[in-house]
Amino acid sequence: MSKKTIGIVGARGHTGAELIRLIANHPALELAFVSSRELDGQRLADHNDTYKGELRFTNLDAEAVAAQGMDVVILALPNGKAAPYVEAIDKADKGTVVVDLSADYRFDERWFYGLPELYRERWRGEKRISNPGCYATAVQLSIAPVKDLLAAPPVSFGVSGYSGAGTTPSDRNDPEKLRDNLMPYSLTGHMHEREASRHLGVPVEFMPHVAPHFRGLTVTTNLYLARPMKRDEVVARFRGAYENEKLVRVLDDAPWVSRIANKHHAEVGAFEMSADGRRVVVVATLDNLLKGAATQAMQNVNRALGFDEYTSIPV
Ligand SMILES: NC(=O)C1=CN([C@@H]2O[C@H](COP(=O)(O)OP(=O)(O)OC[C@H]3O[C@@H](n4cnc5c(N)ncnc54)[C@H](OP(=O)(O)O)[C@@H]3O)[C@@H](O)[C@H]2O)C=CC1
Ligand SMILES: CC(=O)N[C@@H](CCC(=O)OP(=O)(O)O)C(=O)O
Repeated sequence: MSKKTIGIVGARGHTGAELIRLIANHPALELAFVSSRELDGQRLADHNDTYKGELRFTNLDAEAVAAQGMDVVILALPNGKAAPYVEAIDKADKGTVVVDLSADYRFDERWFYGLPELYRERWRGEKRISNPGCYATAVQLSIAPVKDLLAAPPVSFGVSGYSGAGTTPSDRNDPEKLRDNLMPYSLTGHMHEREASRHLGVPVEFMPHVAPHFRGLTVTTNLYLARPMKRDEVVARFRGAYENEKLVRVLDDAPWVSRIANKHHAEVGAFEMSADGRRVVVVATLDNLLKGAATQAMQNVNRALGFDEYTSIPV
């Protein structure tokens, strides 16, 4: 069987590097281009420990990307940069599947929002797939199994490693400013608050922070319940929802972020109840670069091409 071709725009970045590792281990995908302005001309194998071939980074503009006629293009660019690439690929009309890792199309009705564990049944063969945000993935996985039981908007407290802030220098990825620190930001109206609220259909309140570790995030969510519940009943909801999911593990204890770095799945646990049974606290962890980005994109690519959803993903 001939391999499907795939190219990455924004391949120098944190999520690009993880995608390259996943694609390098994929039996049916050929990595055909990796685009970066800064690394133009350099050998990919010198920058990525998994990739073994001779491919070099190239600096492709939107028209050049579209002209490649790829089976799949992954956009791993900062927010606000995807549109010219999408327009050029639309115009070229070569049947290319586009998976966008940024937030640019997560509110666009024409795009499929690719959080497979919650929404895979909604996919109608769309070739435009927006990949969910990292926190938004953890928040939705923490709420979805009980969203019909809520008495009030869930409140989520998030703490991410600083790789979540990408490579463009800012306070949020400056190890000096983060040392011995926890940095709150966007405490109301964060993009992922709107994103999770929109796709879950429940208003969510979200308060993000960034911490000195590199990768992995924790989201702790407070849920008020419309009727008193027993812990076993709540846990059964989560176990039932995720029992067939290879990339979501339900734990009895609260998951630790130190255990999720470099892992492809998400963990959901704690389920600590208030004495009156009307409040439960759920804790979720995932690696923001994997289940929060590259692994989820790989699930979406596999599904769009008709492969097993978990091909090349260590489960
Ligand atoms: N980091 C994370 O945990 C997560 C990130 N995301 C999203 O994924 C996307 C990529 O994130 P991440 O990998 O962290 O980002 P990085 O900052 O690490 O990488 C961004 C990439 O885009 C390229 N780039 C930057 N500006 C431009 C531009 N104007 N035109 C063309 N290329 C450009 C950069 O390479 P060069 O400058 O060499 O061209 C680089 O390859 C973002 O939209 C982010 O929001 C989603 C979930 C989690
Ligand atoms: C620590 C940090 O800064 N994290 C990023 C989230 C990364 C992510 O998932 O981003 P997108 O929604 O932009 O794809 C942020 O809060 O904007």
